Amino acid sequence: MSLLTVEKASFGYSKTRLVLDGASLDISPGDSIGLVGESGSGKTTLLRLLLGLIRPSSGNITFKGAQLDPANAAFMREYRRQVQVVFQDPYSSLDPRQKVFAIVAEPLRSLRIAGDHRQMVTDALVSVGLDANVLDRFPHEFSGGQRQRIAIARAIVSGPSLLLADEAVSALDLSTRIRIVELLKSLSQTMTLVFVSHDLGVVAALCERIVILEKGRIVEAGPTASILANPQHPYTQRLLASVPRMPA
Ligand SMILES: Nc1ncnc2c1ncn2[C@@H]1O[C@H](COP(=O)(O)OP(=O)(O)OP(=O)(O)O)[C@@H](O)[C@H]1O
Repeated sequence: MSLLTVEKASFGYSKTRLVLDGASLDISPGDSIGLVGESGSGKTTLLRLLLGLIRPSSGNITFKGAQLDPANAAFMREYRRQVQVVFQDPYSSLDPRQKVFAIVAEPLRSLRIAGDHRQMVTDALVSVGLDANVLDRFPHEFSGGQRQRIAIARAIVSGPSLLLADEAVSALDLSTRIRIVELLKSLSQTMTLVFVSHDLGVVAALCERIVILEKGRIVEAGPTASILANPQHPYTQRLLASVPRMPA
């Protein structure tokens, strides 16, 4: 069964312009999907629909066969446990006044998840490559890459089945970016990943499937290898041509 299905979803911030126009997407357990498009193509808006932060003006979103219903508090609590997100900026996404333990434990508290929170937070930190002894430190004591690891630990502490990442490596320098991509790749072995990016190169390294968004429409989707080898849509061909080649 599909994990998350988007059927012909449309959305506009105003009545006169659709930002998403009939987008359909089928996410199966174990998928790693890269959602690619230029700035303004609607990637973040699609992600906000997936998070239940906005509702489609037409179309349908279902999670494990049940309709995504932001008004249903019990459904949304379980949904938030199962579907977590990592944002772009590791500097603004962590509360500077909170220590690492409080930051990473936040979903456990707000979703009222039972268990030994200290142990669960420690496990999450270790699985993103951080030492358990960072619990009592503040975000400003960490580098950008380490902060993004803390944000990823917070996203996985509730044991989600789906991890959404919105430009999660774009704000990092190149070598840190490579290490965080490697971390996300290893996490994608055990959870489903939707990775939103304008960077086709990063997506190619990380995702098995690519979905290309242009002006709110999905113009091409398929396995990464075949899209890269044989892009069908002119927009995909242009995106591919604009990926910088690594020097020999
Ligand atoms: N809150 C908002 N109110 C009005 N228009 C918005 C809002 N958020 C986004 N838009 C518009 O919707 C369109 C799609 O934006 P969106 O952020 O989804 O694109 P994106 O592909 O994620 O872009 P980027 O890569 O720059 O983040 C853009 O034209 C944007 O200006």
